Amino acid sequence: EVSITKFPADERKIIAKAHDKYKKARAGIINTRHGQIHTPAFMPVGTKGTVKAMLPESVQTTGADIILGNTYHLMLQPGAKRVFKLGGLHKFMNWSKPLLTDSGGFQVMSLSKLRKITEEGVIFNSHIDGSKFMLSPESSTEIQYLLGSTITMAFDECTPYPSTYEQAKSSMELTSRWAKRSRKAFYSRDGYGQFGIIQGSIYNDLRLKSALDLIELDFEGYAIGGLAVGEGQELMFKVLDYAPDLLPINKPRYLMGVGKPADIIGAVQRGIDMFDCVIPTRSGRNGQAFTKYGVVNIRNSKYKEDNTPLEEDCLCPACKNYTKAYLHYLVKVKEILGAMLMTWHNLMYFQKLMLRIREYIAQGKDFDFIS
Ligand SMILES: CNc1nc2c(CCNC[C@]34C[C@H]5C[C@H](C[C@H](C5)C3)C4)c3nc(N)[nH]c(=O)c3cc2[nH]1
Ligand SMILES: [Zn+2]
Repeated sequence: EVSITKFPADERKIIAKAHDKYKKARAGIINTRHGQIHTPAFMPVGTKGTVKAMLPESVQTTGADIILGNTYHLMLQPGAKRVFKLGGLHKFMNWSKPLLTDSGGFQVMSLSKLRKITEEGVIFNSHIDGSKFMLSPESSTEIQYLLGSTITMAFDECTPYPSTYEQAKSSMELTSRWAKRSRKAFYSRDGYGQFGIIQGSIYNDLRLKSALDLIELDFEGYAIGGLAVGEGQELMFKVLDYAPDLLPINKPRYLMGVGKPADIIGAVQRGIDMFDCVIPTRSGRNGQAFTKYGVVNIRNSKYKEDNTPLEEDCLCPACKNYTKAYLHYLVKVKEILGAMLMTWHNLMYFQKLMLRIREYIAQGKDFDFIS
């Protein structure tokens, strides 16, 4: 029985020192029923059964091995049972590769106004028509099964930041009880997996307890939750200096909701394998393009007569066939093609970043400067 105590100060120093920049980075392959995932992997986000402004075949050309589906939206509309009857989310959205669905709790907290958290689960009113719903470890796991997710996330509570030690402790303990119920409700099949999500905010002994509770449930992979919730990069890295090491080294580690290129690089250096973030798609639609020269705000008037591509060596349609002047115009006049081309470029940029990170790790090279 491991007695949980706070890491003594000198041990914290040891953990900090032991975190040697590149030792923890790892490149690998996750084999699933719907194909392989090369890690470190970036997972584009598909909110309502589509990666916004992209055809699934276009998402595939960017190099993405896996995308995110969304339990919360799909359970409200068109409903998980209907998607199941129609052949599941893979068929519904014509995406045959791996799909990961979040468990919905994070979204309920950020989207629906009226909600109540009980031991049973979260009771909330649909933000669409106000009708009453309950998300629980059992219902979330069943919904993800009906959607046909390749990777199902345990139903957790994302502890807000900042939280006191007591708040973080009780929230983490609720997540541990919900993880147990999620694991019990999971219908395990070959090539499908369920990931536990550890919480504990910025408190290392709570992170350790959360990890121990979830390791007992023998999930196929583990996510680090409760980060990228406003704590800032420095505090996030401080948690990542030790949290990944609390998880089984031979299982995938997924940092939820992260992030910008620099966040991804720092997290890979600390042992993270999987990422999801709305930034490349959402900011693309808002006119921000990620390039090797930095972020280009294409709406800026300085691009209105710029006859050069976003990046001369990028193979995406936006860079191969169009100029910044044209993208500037399309985004200004809110033409749908503007959102499409900017999104396509950003997804390509993020996948190229992951490809280069994987190559550098495989060659044992440092990859600090990429971003
Ligand atoms: C941004 N920072 C952040 N995100 C987080 C998420 C959601 C991950 N993205 C999935 C998601 C969330 C929304 C937006 C899209 C589609 C769908 C609904 C699924 C991505 C999280 N999800 C869960 N279950 N638990 C967390 O602690 C957590 C922490 C996060 N910190
Ligand atoms: Zn491009």
